[in-house]
Amino acid sequence: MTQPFSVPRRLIVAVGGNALDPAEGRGTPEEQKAIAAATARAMLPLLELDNQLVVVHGNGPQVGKLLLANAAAQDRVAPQSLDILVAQTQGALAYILAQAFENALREAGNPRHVVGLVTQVEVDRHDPAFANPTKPVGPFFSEAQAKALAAELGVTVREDSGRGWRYVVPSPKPKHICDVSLVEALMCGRTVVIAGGGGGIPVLRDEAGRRRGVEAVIDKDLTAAVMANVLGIRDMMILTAVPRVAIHFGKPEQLDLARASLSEMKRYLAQGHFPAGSMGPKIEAAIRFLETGGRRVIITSLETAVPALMGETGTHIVHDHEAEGEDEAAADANSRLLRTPAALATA
Ligand SMILES: Nc1ncnc2c1ncn2[C@@H]1O[C@H](COP(=O)(O)OP(=O)(O)O)[C@@H](O)[C@H]1O
Ligand SMILES: NC(=O)OP(=O)(O)O
Repeated sequence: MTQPFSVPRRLIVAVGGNALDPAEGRGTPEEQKAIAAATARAMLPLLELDNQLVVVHGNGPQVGKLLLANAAAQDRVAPQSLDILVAQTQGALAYILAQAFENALREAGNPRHVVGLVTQVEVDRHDPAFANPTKPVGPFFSEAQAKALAAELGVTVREDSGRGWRYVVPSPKPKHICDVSLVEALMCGRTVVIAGGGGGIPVLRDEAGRRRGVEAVIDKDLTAAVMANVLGIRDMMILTAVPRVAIHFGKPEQLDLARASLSEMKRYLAQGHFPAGSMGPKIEAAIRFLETGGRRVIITSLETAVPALMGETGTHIVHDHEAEGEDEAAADANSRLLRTPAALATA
């Protein structure tokens, strides 16, 4: 049987770096602040819930621009390592988002503290990702532009989900979120916590237990999944640029998924429906989250976050036993039917 939708007491929301970067324009301070304000407006109903909320944001476009700026200015200013650039985006985006969230909450007459944490995330030094860069960052280029930049700057470039060419950097899996107990403490005090931004600053531990930064960008959806499991958060939302995950994405036979079981998603992933560097890590994060204690993952766009939480849209990924009781009408949801809470109540 389909369960009625309920607002979770604890929620983790992952927001894509692309959702924080203006599609048009160069990402001026004004543009970034305007998009953060729009993000805050879209998320306000979530922020206003009397719940415990953690927000993990991406940084792909922003950290890639910093890489480009570093390369362009290297004769005049010492280029910084990628771990430091990730830390810079973490601080900058947490500042912009926290301010936008606080302003939106205050305007709504519901002030609430918002804090951004500098979060280090441990990765495995032997992670094969170090030898195979897959994480797209920075602006989109034409193939010719990208290849010229690759030759000039010695970076790796790759086509990204039919949207253009981008830099790619290593993206090792998150193993351990440092100081996660601070997230717990702040969250319990009803502070909205922005943590693990940009997937966290990637660090290794040496034999003596000392941490040191490493050049990579961790996928923030995977970081959110690990963080949620450690914190006992059972509901995760992944907000990106599309209202639903699809199979045969971008092809005439594209089919948007309204509800899918864990097994179905694993099968679709194995069949290659979700590219590495875009939808792939989101589905991997959803699988990891559900297999290690999570209950439900909703993948949708920023604009549809609240209707998706109410079950009206989004792709809802649940355990097989939850999906099993669904009748054919529910399965039919995957062929365009939008299921409203009223429809669910009678399902
Ligand atoms: N199977 C799929 N279903 C939906 N979107 C997909 C799929 N495969 C690739 N995409 C693309 O992946 C994008 C999400 O990845 P990305 O932009 O990297 O995420 P983020 O919002 O975290 O920055 C979507 O906006 C869409 O363009
Ligand atoms: N770090 C990260 O996953 O960023 P995006 O969400 O921008 O890809």
